[in-house]
Formats: sequence, structure tokens, C-alpha cells
Amino acid sequence: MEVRSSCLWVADHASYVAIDPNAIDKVAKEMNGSMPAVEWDFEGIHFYDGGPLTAQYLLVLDALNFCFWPDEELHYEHLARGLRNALHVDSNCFSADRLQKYTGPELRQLLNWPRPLPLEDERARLLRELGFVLAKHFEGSAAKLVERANKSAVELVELVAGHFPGFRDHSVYKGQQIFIYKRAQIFVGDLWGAFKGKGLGEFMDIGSITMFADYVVPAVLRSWGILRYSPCLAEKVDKTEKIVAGSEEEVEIRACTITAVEWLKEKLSKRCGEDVTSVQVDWWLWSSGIQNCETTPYHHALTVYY
Ligand SMILES: Nc1nc2c(c(CN[C@H]3C=C[C@H](O)[C@@H]3O)cn2[C@@H]2O[C@H](COP(=O)(O)O)[C@@H](O)[C@H]2O)c(=O)[nH]1
Repeated sequence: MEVRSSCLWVADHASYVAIDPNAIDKVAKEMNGSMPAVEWDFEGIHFYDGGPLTAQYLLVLDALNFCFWPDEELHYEHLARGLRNALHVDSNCFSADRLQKYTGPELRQLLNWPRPLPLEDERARLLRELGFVLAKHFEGSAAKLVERANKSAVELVELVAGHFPGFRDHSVYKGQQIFIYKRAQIFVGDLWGAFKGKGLGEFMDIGSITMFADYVVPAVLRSWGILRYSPCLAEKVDKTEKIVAGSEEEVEIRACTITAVEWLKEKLSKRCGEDVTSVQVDWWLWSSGIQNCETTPYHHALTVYY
């Protein structure tokens, strides 16, 4: 999996975004040798039954885990909760057969959202794709897909990105293919968190995945001085002007976020005297960002990847 190496290449060739290693040192020092342990589902909004239905739920959740901001009132928590409630009403609503039939308005109804969702038809198309590929290659079951990875996080990310076109989160930047795989990696992180590293959530190489490049974490890193934006990019982000998905600016924000978290993780591991994972650092940064999302400006890109 080339997420780490291709993102480092972007960081080395970036024109609009810089990483400040001194700010990383400072943050690592302030942590005083301990990492805040942010629990998966600290919000109490997800479905969990300890079995295959949880894997099915998480795959559906992460197929739709992107771009909430066009509706100011819509947030990730509405998706996580809405899908959980739908499963409580009808435990069959995410079967591969049903997934292949959803329309945009049906998805909105499933989530009990009062108006059209952002990118609603595209979201429904991604669900139908999920159902089709699950039925064709994995007996309709996300748990079967997970088992196929033999407890390897990297293998599971590759399986997901290889089979489901909607999860192939990559771009071409200055002539190089750059892999980010946000939703494929967060699916692995969610399994690991939900099953507490056991059963369907056991991955021998969980330390090999990177943070999940969304729009919340870069805003946190920027507010801490770890990411610096060029004046023109800073102005666009602060004025909430759209950043074009796949543009150099957008790829740099995402790739530099991944690289900065890798560097921060290394510093924290040294100071804590144990191997810190990018997933742990991600959840700490994300939970801190989500509590301050009104005050920290984030970049707005219309995309299905994050
Ligand atoms: N890096 C990273 N990004 C994450 C998540 C999560 C949720 N993960 C669950 C796992 C553990 C906890 O229990 C969480 O509930 C969502 N996002 C992203 O945030 C954005 C949503 O923002 P807003 O529109 O304000 O709700 C959107 O891009 C979404 O894709 C994460 O963990 N890491």
C-alpha cells in the first residue's frame, strides 16, 4: 500500500502547503509522554452487535462517509445514527439485494433526513455499487470480505480499493499517482475500534495504516501551526471558497496531513516509550476538531472521497 510513500512525495514537492517540524515537536512535548485514549464510538452513535451485521453496517457507513457540509445542519453523527436506527427497524435493510435497489429519496427516508442529502443520487449509486460487488464477490457479506484479508489491515484496504470503484481515493499530482484511500482505511479503523482488536476487528498490522484524510483533521493541524498554507490558499479556506477536488492545493492539504500525522506519531511514540498508531492519533485529533468545528475553518471540496 503506497499511501505513506506517495503522500511523502507530495509533501516534498508541495507548493501551497508546508509542514512545520518545530510545531510537531512542540505539540509532542506538550503531551508529556502520554497519548489521550479516544475510544471508538465515544459519542455513542454507532450500531454494534458483536457480529457480521456490524461489519455490514460499517461498510455501508463508510461508503457514505463523505461531504456533509453542503447541508450546514448535516454531520457525520446523523449518518452514523440514522443508519443504526434503520437497522434497528429492519435488520435486513443492508442486505446486498436491498443495497442494489436504493434510490436517492429512499436513502434520505432511511436516514430520516427532512430534505435532499448532499450528492444524494451519487450516494445512492455508491450503495448500489456496494451491493452489486458484495453479491458478486463476497456472498453478499462484508464479514466475508473482512475474513478474506486474513487479519491484515493493508490487505483489507487493498481488497476494498481493488473491488469497489467508489473507494479508490487517489489523484494524479505533478505526474505521480497519489493514494489516499480515506474511506477504505477508515473502514479498517472502524472495525478495529468496534471489535476492540478482536474477531472481525483483529489486524496484526493495524500500525501500517495512516490517518484518514478528511476535512476536520487538517484544520486542527493548521490551528496548531503544524500545517501552513500559502497566502492565497489560506484566504480561500478562510473565506470558505470551494477548493477543486483533485487540484494541487487539495492533494497537498490531504497528503501533508497524512505525512504530518506520521511525523507526529513518531515523535509521540518516542516520548511515550511505546508504539502509537496513526489511528489513535487520528481519533485524538478528529475528536478535538469536531468539538471546535465552528471556530476552525476547514477546506471545502465537493467530492465522494471524504
Ligand atoms: N479523520 C477522521 N475523519 C472522520 C472520522 C469520522 C468518524 N469516525 C468515528 C470513529 C471514531 C469515532 O467514534 C468517530 O465517530 C468522520 N470523519 C470525517 O469527518 C468529517 C465530518 O465532519 P462533520 O461534517 O463536521 O460531521 C467528514 O470528512 C468525515 O468523513 C474519524 O474518525 N477520523
